[in-house]
Amino acid sequence: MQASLSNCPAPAKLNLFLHVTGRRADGYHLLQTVFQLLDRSDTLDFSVRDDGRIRRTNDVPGVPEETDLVVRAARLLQTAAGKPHLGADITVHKQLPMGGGLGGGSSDAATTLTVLNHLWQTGLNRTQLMALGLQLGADVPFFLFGRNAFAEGVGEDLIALETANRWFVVIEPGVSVPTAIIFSSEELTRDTKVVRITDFPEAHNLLDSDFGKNDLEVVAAKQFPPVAEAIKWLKTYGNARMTGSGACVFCSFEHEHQADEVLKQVPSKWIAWKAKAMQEHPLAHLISS
Ligand SMILES: C[C@](O)(CO)[C@H](O)COP(=O)(O)OP(=O)(O)OC[C@H]1O[C@@H](n2ccc(N)nc2=O)[C@H](O)[C@@H]1O
Ligand SMILES: Nc1ncnc2c1ncn2[C@@H]1O[C@H](COP(=O)(O)OP(=O)(O)OP(=O)(O)O)[C@@H](O)[C@H]1O
Repeated sequence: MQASLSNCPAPAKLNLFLHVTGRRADGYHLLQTVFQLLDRSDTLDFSVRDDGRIRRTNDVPGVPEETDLVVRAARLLQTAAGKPHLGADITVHKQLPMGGGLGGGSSDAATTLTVLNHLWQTGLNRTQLMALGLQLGADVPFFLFGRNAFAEGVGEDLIALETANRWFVVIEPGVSVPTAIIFSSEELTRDTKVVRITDFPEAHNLLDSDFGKNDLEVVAAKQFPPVAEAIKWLKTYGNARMTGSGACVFCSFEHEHQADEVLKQVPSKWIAWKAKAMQEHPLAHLISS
């Protein structure tokens, strides 16, 4: 058995649009969204243990070990796969901001399920891992799906989409937005008209069109003024939007040098970076269909 795997990527996602179309009886919201993978990632190291213990070996500020989605993902897999004697030491190198709408924690969890499923030789397939992932968070199934996608339900009904190979400028406005606070706002509209995949421009043209919006944006921008400020600033360069429940905002460009030009202008109070669209999750090959 292979005992360890290092530098495993957990990429960020963007929501190119995000419509809230209803609410389920359990309070979770029905969404329609297009998920886009980015080539900017957290990275994780895994080392198999034979005593059944699951440990995070480093400190992650603001995330106690027992609540880390990485540790919870490993425990869930250990139980679901019936491998109580197998454990892991996991190191999490965070690069993605927390509460950023980039799905960092969800992506870390998906990478953990993928890599430990491989190292422990549990033999669960993609569908089984996605069902486990959904227990950890609404964004986790997408990262296990492995391709850019149109998503419905709470994010678990996925249809693969080929998106444009764009460059993105992403601004971190310096606040952490708790997802639950935005979804529970009285001001959130929950009745955006349901669309069919054939109703919106072909995915590679989506970013050049006015189609879609992020219904969570107006709520997050009102409650977190730095989000509103970053959107306003980035809108001078193109069709800027917020991703997920915020806080990060993004704008797309056809050429890398255009992204570089915008980055040079970003006020120093914000962290900003560029990333390229990815079509496939870098670990997709580790999971069998
Ligand atoms: C905003 C998105 O990032 C868009 O991709 C996701 O919908 C959020 O996914 P996530 O961070 O994995 O969220 P979860 O950890 O599952 O949910 C956090 C909280 O947000 C609310 N929530 C989340 C997803 C959803 N479809 N409806 C909700 O109402 C619930 O109160 C939930 O307790
Ligand atoms: N490994 C992890 N990395 C980041 N956050 C984690 C992790 N494990 C648990 N969390 C908790 O989850 C919260 C949300 O983190 P995350 O970075 O996933 O937010 P997000 O990017 O807004 O996600 P989303 O787009 O899915 O709403 C954090 O504030 C933290 O308390």
